[in-house]
Amino acid sequence: MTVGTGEAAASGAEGNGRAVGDGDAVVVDGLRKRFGSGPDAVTAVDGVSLRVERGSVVGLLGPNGAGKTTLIKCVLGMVLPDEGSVELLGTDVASDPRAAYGRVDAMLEGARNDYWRLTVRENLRYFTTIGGVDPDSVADRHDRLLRRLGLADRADTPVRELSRGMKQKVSLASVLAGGAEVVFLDEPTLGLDVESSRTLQRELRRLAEEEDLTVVLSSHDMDVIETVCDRVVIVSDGRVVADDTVDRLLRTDAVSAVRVTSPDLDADLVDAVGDRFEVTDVDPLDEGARIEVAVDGAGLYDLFAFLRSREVRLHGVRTVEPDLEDVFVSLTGIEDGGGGDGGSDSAGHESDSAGDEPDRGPRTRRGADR
Ligand SMILES: Nc1ncnc2c1ncn2[C@@H]1O[C@H](COP(=O)(O)OP(=O)(O)OP(=O)(O)O)[C@@H](O)[C@H]1O
Repeated sequence: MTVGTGEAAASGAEGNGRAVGDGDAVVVDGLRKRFGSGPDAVTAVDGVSLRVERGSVVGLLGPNGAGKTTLIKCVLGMVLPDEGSVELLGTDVASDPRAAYGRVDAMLEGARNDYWRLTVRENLRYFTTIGGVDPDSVADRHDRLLRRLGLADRADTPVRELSRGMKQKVSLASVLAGGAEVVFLDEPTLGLDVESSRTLQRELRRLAEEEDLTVVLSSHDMDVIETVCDRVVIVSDGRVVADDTVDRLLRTDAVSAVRVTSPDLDADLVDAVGDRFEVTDVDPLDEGARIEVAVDGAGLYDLFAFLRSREVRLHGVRTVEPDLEDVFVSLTGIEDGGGGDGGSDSAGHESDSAGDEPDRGPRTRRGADR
């Protein structure tokens, strides 16, 4: 098992408006990374500071190109930042990378974590060993992981014979196998079916709550983020535009909506409503329509006064609570959760099958690549 106490991180400092104690597993301060130079230069990470408490699950959310991957790679030392500092479990990565990364592991998007010729269990043992831990000493942990991730009956199957979703689960199990205290997971549920995704989310929550695992995960899947994360950091154009608990983010999104169903809502009336209020959705029915109108508290009275003045009969009225997607859109101005086409899903994983060399996180890295 990976062990270590880790010194208190930057005690006494303030970050993102909350008090900082010695419970921070990740402290990023003023991180900046620019690619290229001159007019074509891209500032991928533009002065990011954030803190991740030990034992918490933090989601990194942002549209395509927002800088999430570059940020994670800077934190992991795979990309050299131009400015800023990173502490992992109280150790500055620049001054003592070996100690800082010793208790950290990662699964990056598209990275091959596994030796496909080895069995599932052999992979877990292998990655535990290269993490400096005797695999026999954590055999129970491996059994538990295999059971909880639904891999127990495939434990002795070579990874190459597994389905894509199963391989993804093996990759995750490999990351979690050695007992790292902090893990970075880039799109961990991509390519998983609903049941496997839920299993994984449950396991991540359990590991955080019962074993104090710190998880930083990036995902375009708002449901995953909303379900599994304690905090959400939203990144846009290389900057942090929100950093708060899921609950508070949902509460602070000022705009909520009301959904009104009426047989009297014909096209003219819907236009008339739209002239005065922000109609966000129109669903024509056989008779009338169902419309969604973005209103705050006071606007609600105005809306109903208007509908009453037009003698609109109300067959249904429902308030629509904002979800994380709404918060995301209002902060970044980008629809569709920023997922785009989901470009690099774990199909990339599959196409790597020709080789058998894994591409791993900090533990197997041979230094920064840029
Ligand atoms: N090696 C590189 N050279 C030049 N530009 C890069 C490099 N890596 C990333 N960028 C640019 O930096 C910006 C941030 O990219 P990054 O991959 O970090 O975003 P992301 O939020 O992870 O996006 P996605 O959600 O699509 O994975 C983009 O404009 C990207 O084109």
